[in-house]
This record gives sequence, C-alpha cells and structure tokens, in this order.
Amino acid sequence: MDFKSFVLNHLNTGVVQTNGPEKNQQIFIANLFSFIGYALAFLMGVSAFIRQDWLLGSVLLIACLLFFSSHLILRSKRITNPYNVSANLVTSSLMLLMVYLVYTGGVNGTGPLWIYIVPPVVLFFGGLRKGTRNLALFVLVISILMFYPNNEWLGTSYTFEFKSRLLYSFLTVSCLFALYEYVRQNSFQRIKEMSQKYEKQAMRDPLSGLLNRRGMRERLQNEFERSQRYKNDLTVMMCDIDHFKVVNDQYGHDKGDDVIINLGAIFESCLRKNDSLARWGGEEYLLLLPETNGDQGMQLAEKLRRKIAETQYKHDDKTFSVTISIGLHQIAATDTINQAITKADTNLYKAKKQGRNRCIID
Ligand SMILES: Nc1nc2c(ncn2[C@@H]2O[C@H](COP(=O)(O)OP(=O)(O)OP(=O)(O)O)[C@@H](O)[C@H]2O)c(=O)[nH]1
Repeated sequence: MDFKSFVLNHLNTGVVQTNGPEKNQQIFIANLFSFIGYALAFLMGVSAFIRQDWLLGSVLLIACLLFFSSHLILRSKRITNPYNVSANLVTSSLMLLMVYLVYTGGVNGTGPLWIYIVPPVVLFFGGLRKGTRNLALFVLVISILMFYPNNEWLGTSYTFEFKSRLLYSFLTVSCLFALYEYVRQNSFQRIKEMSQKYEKQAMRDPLSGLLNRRGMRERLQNEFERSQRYKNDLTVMMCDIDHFKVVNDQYGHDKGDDVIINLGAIFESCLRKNDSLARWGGEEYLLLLPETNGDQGMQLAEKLRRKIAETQYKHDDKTFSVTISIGLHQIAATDTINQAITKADTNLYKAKKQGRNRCIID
C-alpha cells in the first residue's frame, strides 16, 4: 500500500455506502480533524518534553491519545452511533485542552492563541444549536478564569488589554463562524428539499400525477422481492383504453387528456393502500396488486372495467364514454418481472382481439 492510499484509507475510516454522502463527508472530516489534532498534539507534546516542560508535555500527549481514540471509535462496530461519540470526544478534548492553555498560558503566554480553532471545530461537529451552546459554555469558562480578580484563577498572568481583546476577537470569530454555519445549513436544507422534489418528479407522470415507468419499476422490484421471500400472492394488471385514437380525433387532444386523468382517479379510488398504479404508456396503465391472487385480481378488474364504462364525459352538447381492456397475470415463483409484465400484456392483447371491453387472465 503506497503512502497516498494509506492516508486515504485512514481518512475514510467509518465511511460506508449505507451512510449517505452527507454523513460520509462528516465522517471524512472528523477523521481529518482527529488526524490533525493528534499529529499536532503529539509534535507539540514531544517539543514540550524536549524543553523539559513535563506538565504541558503530558497534557498534550493525553490530548493526542484522546484525539486518536476519537478516530478509533469511528472504526468500532459495537458502538451504536460512533460518529456522535467520536464528535463529542473531539470537541470536549479540544475545549478542555484550550481551557488548560488559557489557564497556564502555554509557552511564554502564547497558549491562548490556539483558541481560535474552537469555533469551526465545535460548530462543525455540533451543528448550529449544540455548537453555539458549547461555544457559550467555553466563553463563560475562559472569561471566569481570565477575569477573576487579580488573575487568581490563572496559573499565569495576562494584561487586561490582552484578555479583553482575546475575548472580543474570539467572540467575533465565533459569530462569523456561526453565521457561516447558519447559511451553510440553510443552503444544504434547500438543496436537499429541491433534490427530493426533483427525485419525486422524475418518478411521476406530469399529466396524471401517477407513477411513471421509472417509479413503477422501483415498486415492482420491491414487491416482487417481497412476494418471493414471503411466498405472497402478487398480480399485475395491464389496462389499455379502447379506441382511444377515436376520442382524440372526435373530441380533441385536451378532452383525451381529461379522460386519461379521470381514469387514473377512478383506478385510484378502487385500489388499496398497498396497491400501485402507474401510467405505463400513452393510454396504458399498469397496476400492481400485492397479496392478491388471480381470482381476486379478476374481481377488481371487472369492477374497474364496469365503473369506467359507466362513466360519462361531456363535450359541448354531446356525451360519450370509454371502455378499457385488461390483461392480468398472477406472478409465479419462476417469473422474472419482465416475463410477468409480458404475460399480462399478452392477455391484454387477447382481450383486444376478442372484442375489447373485457378482462382476461391466464
Ligand atoms: N390525449 C392524449 N392522447 C394520447 C396520449 N398518449 C397517447 N395518446 C393517444 O392514444 C392513442 C392510442 O392509439 P392506438 O395505439 O391506435 O390505440 P387505440 O386507438 O386506443 O386502439 P386500441 O388500443 O386498439 O383499442 C393515440 O391516438 C395517441 O395519440 C396523451 O397523453 N394524451
């Protein structure tokens, strides 16, 4: 394994496809943060030991171990939500380390300069609400430590100007990061809603609002697998409007469209919640009936056929009605989805050949 793939492997610890892209990105960045955290803490800890600053060196090495543990947690299969546990560990270790640096002053009083790492990390891991809460807690703790009279709660001493400017600049940076996180969350939410909307639209037929072929394929796949696993009955029904060309020719395309929409509504009104209905082609509908055998499917088909034939449409001062032909097939264990649809289609063809306005099952 070369160095690049080693680093990428390391940073992708805990990334699995089932998480989805947003979560995986968070896990990747969590690994990156913990990697930077433990590498920096380790180097600074070693350098503190070389300077014979035993206490700072030990604290930094403990921080290094905590950051490394947050990475190990992401590998764990036993922890229920490894990302959350790891994120909590990174943020709390970082905040404690920074409180310690503010308290002691670090190397020559430069320790507090590291606290600007806190806002981006805390807001990234905690999100806007929890992140702001953690930041407020952090500000409260360091303010009490720094502004307690006579630097009594500090292991070092800072001038009032240094402390107040440190606090102001920290608050400014925190506000800017919180604003950025707010905008980022809002945009992310909007993009998510839009992509869900478009994903939904891509599954629907714009005229009738029913599922289109793509949407129905997904349902077919799911129901097909379910019926095979639990040995449940499953019936497909292919319906086609008879002589629909005549409707278009005599009453116009718009009226034809109305008929297509209305038929969809009639089908829907007769179906169960578990059934699926799609506009499969121009004037063709596909119905999928889980836990329904051929006889039960045939009863429903007859009901639909009669209801549709009885429905009257008005055009100017004329009324007309349409009929449908239906081909059914109860799916057998040996059928593939395509074979089942072809068999229903063959029965529909037979119904058309035998004079239309009828239902046929094999
Ligand atoms: N108004 C309208 N018509 C459509 C739509 N999609 C397909 N059609 C029409 O449906 C008609 C289908 O005609 P054919 O395939 O000859 O079948 P048919 O006239 O229904 O005759 P049979 O199926 O043999 O009973 C065509 O005239 C298409 O233009 C649509 O979205 N709106």
